[in-house]
Amino acid sequence: MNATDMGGDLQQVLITQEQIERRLDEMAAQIDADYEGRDLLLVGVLKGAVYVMADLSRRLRRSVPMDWMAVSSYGSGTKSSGVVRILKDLDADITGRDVLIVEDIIDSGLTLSWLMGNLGSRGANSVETATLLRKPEAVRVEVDVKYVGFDIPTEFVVGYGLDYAENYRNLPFIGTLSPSVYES
Ligand SMILES: O=P(O)(O)OC[C@H]1O[C@H](OP(=O)(O)OP(=O)(O)O)[C@H](O)[C@@H]1O
Ligand code: HPA
Ligand SMILES: [Mg+2]
Repeated sequence: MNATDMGGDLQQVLITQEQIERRLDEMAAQIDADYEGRDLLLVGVLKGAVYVMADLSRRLRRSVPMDWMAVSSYGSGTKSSGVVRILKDLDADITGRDVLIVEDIIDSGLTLSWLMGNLGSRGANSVETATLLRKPEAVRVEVDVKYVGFDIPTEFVVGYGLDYAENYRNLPFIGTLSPSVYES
């Protein structure tokens, strides 16, 4: 799908597919170097991180197990409720393992700070995070993000896993929506 197929829904393409792919190459190379010889487990946060997980993990030069959690704080709106609910927990025991949380976006930082606390309390050897996107608001919450693809402005974005009311996840780029989409 491209921007033209979106009719009037899309306001602007912020990050192109090519830019995303180049950045994921760099992030994967860094992760390969940092986790060499370690018991790495990738933990994807459903549903938004599906595309980042697929494209980042395939760039790693090692076989790596992955597990998934589903948490939700946004529902169908554009603001975090601040209340994080576990919808699906991990299958794996993470005791003693080096966990890398894979996220699509750190926005208010509330989801990630809750997740890092939750996974940290389960006896992992380390818990770090790789995210494709981060907004400036995230720095307000005390949370350390090791791998960041792009810092973006404070605007609601969609695509590459990110949704508005469950739509637009399958756009291969990151974009903003026309105000008319929110108003309708
Ligand atoms: O930093 P925060 O303000 O907490 O926002 C970031 C979180 O919000 C989104 O998930 P959402 O709850 O929308 O679930 P989804 O991935 O299923 O869309 C996103 O995928 C992150 O997990
Ligand atoms: O900007 C965003 N877009 C879509 N989902 C989100 N979840 C947190 N921030 C966002
Ligand atoms: Mg969402």
